[in-house]
Amino acid sequence: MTQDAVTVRAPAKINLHLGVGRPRPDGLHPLATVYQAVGLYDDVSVTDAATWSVALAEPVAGVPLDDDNIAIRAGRALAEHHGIDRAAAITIAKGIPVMGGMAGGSADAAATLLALDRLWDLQTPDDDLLRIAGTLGSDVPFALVGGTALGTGHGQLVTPVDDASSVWWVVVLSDEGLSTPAVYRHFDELSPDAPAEPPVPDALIEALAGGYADEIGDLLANDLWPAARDLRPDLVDVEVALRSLSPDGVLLSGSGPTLLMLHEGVEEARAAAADLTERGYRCTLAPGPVAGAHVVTYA
Ligand SMILES: C[C@@](CO)(OP(=O)(O)O)[C@H](O)COP(=O)(O)OP(=O)(O)OC[C@H]1O[C@@H](n2ccc(N)nc2=O)[C@H](O)[C@@H]1O
Ligand SMILES: Nc1ncnc2c1ncn2[C@@H]1O[C@H](COP(=O)(O)OP(=O)(O)O)[C@@H](O)[C@H]1O
Repeated sequence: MTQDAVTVRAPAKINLHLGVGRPRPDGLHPLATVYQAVGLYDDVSVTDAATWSVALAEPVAGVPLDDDNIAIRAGRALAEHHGIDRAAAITIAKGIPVMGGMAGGSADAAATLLALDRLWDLQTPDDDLLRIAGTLGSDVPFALVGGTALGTGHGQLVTPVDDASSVWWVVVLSDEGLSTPAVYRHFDELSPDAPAEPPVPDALIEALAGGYADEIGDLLANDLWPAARDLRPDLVDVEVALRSLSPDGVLLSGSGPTLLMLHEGVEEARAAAADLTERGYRCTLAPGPVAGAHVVTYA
């Protein structure tokens, strides 16, 4: 069935575990990460057009509005894969913080792939979509899959894991972003002895299968945290504030600077967010795990 417009919603991600190895010859770092999709979303709408364009539903600083936008790169990659000469007008409603370590750009790329596949009735096999996603960015395949998943390779190889937990994250936002390449570069300076292949976090994967929020909280880990802390010493105060409320379950989101705190129930998460807001921190709540990119409207 052909459509005039398709809107796809894609979630933010966090890394419950982010194990990082020493850089490979291509410069990328081998990862053993456990991704979780959480309930902050970007909505991407596409319609047919003579030329590629991208616009924001509402202005947001830091998002390129030209060919550098990863959504346009995704659209072009899909068209090229199918050998078709078509273009689209893309509109993005951003709900995911920009440069926050929550993979907002990756969510937009995944959403664009799915939206254009449906708009143009391309019926791209999932394996092909995942492969194209992996050429756009390390986190893009996970944004298609969602839920909770193990990420290996440079993060692009995604295997769903059994997750019986259902938790709420207090998400502490930062007014300034942090550059992912800069954090990886500083990680290299701090960790010359990083392993060639970081180990898979078996204990965390077991805790997820059992749905044990307390155990999951104890097992959260992020190898990029020391590098992010060095580049952004202001994050230490935020971490101290979070740990004063709950010593476990505090985590840096990806390469940062967003910080996270795990709660089993929404009421305790709300109370913690209210406390932090009173102390001047900017917070929101997000449930996890949630679904990957999915169509929300056809028109
Ligand atoms: C750190 C993580 C953790 O999930 O997420 P964010 O904090 O960015 O959301 C990811 O590894 C980021 O993935 P993503 O943002 O898709 O990165 P890419 O576009 O593939 O790469 C951007 C840059 O990050 C560095 N990079 C990325 C992935 C990787 N395994 N090793 C790297 O060294 C490289 O400098 C690369 O040029
Ligand atoms: N659609 C997009 N949304 C957000 N950022 C984008 C987009 N396209 C390209 N970018 C660029 O990607 C970089 C990373 O942004 P983002 O994905 O929000 O952060 P992170 O890598 O920390 O998760 C930024 O420098 C931004 O300018």
